[in-house]
Amino acid sequence: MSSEMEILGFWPAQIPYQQLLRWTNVAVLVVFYYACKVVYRLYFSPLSHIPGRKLAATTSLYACYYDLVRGGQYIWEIEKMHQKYGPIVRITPHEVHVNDHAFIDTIFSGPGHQREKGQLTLNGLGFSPTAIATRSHTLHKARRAALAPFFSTKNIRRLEPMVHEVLSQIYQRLERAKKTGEPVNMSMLYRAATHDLIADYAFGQGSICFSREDLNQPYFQAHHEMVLTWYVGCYMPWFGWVVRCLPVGVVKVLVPTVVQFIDMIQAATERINKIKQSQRKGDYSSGDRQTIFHGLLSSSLPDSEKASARLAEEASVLLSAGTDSSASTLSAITYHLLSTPRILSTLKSELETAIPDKNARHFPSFGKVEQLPYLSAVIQEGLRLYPAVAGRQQRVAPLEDLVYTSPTGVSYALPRGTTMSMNPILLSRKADVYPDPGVFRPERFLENPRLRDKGFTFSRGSRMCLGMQLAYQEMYLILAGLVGRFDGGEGGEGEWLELFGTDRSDVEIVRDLVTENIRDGSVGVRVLVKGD
Ligand code: HEM
Repeated sequence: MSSEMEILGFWPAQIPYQQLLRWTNVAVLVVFYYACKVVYRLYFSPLSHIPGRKLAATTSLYACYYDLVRGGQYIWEIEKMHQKYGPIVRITPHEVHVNDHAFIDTIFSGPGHQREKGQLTLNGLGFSPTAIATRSHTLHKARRAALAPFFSTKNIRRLEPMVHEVLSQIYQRLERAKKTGEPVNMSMLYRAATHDLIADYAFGQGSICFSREDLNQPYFQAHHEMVLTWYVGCYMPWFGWVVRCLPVGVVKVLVPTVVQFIDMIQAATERINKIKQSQRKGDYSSGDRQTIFHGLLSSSLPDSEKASARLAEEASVLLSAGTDSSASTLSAITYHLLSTPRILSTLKSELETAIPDKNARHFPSFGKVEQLPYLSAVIQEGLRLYPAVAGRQQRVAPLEDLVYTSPTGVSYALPRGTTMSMNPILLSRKADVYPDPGVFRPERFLENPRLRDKGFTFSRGSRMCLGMQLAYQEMYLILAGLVGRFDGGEGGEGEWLELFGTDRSDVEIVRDLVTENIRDGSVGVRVLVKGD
């Protein structure tokens, strides 16, 4: 072999090839390669001037340990780094984390600035052909533009009767529970309500969860278990790719929790194919209500973007993004209302003054309740302390070199291509912006109305939450309805809700795992319905 190599001129004759291939030599080469990498990352990388822990700057395994092995704990390590090193820290060899409200709009900027998502997030989203998982700025813009009209303020306002419908379903479940004296899981009710709303809006499917006795609990359980594997996809992107390549039958056996999603994607594909068929026949009034997918199919998107498989994945994003998000913030706010009589009674008085007719308070109008200052402050405080999407949000500016200047006047260059991130939880805990940050105190938004502009819960810029208006409408109407409907109290008239087996640990964010951020083992916020 070596002589052949020599003849071919691949290898100098004086070094025996077999000797070089000895494992010790290979090991030395590997160690040398990694040593060079470490030296480069620490001293020569364009990010070497950013403060932070040396180990985090040396290897992504540091982040992986906290994220994957310790289950979404890197957020607290990042918090410690900020306490030690200041508002900008290097958290992996390629990623810089900034904890400063003043820099939000530079990283998460809008029109005129190209912004892509970071690799870790794209890995976690499994490279699906959906707007949320699109790296390219231009393709994301086209995909988002096709969805955006359905989430405009004007179109979301039209959904008010649908929100009232789910509200009446919530009342029915609560009334039934009152008769039996059983506790009600409000977190489940909120999930069912938000899921039915977005599923009906997207597909015209009516009530999926409320029509079932178990409120579709197995689907939510499967969703919960899927989200728990988020960091597996982030740090081992090949895993998702392998799963995608396997036949559906095999996946169902290997990963049983995925069955619910495969079935959901298949049902969505069938539904989209049906809409396509009726549109091909020129039947635009087949009795079906016009839904998001009717609109997408008759939009100006190219045909490749209208493939049923792609649209079915877009549907699954809408269903996931539109369900656990608003539902978890609603649960947390419900806990604080029921555990803090002062806040609940202030809200009740505000509602009674604004809507004197008791029956009208059961199904309030959005136009009326969105104007209420105290209700708005309660919702803002809920969004601040319990940002439903708790993951650190990453952006890359592919064409712009940015500069971050700290409050003490030190400037840090962030060359194009750097992954930059911020986390809504860490921003919302900054005591200089929100004194006593851990306390649920809606009044802070009344004392300082400009505080609302600091919010980062829905992200910002060209990739911010598309469903924000829908989320607000759900939260305003459901909270106002419940407080208006269950307005009684001990020693008085009417009915009221009382916490059952629930404490703050059932709403507290203890990890950064996208939407699954509450302690393991919590079943959510439960209540008893009391009164005459
Ligand atoms: C309290 C409720 C909600 C919160 C806190 C929230 C938060 C967020 C955040 C932070 C993002 C950006 C993610 C990123 O940059 O990686 C996002 C994106 C998104 N959200 Fe929401 N969301 C909420 C409710 C909803 C609802 C009700 C919908 C309705 C379907 C929705 C649909 C979406 C979509 C489609 C995107 C992707 C936008 C894009 O990539 O252009 N969200 N959301």
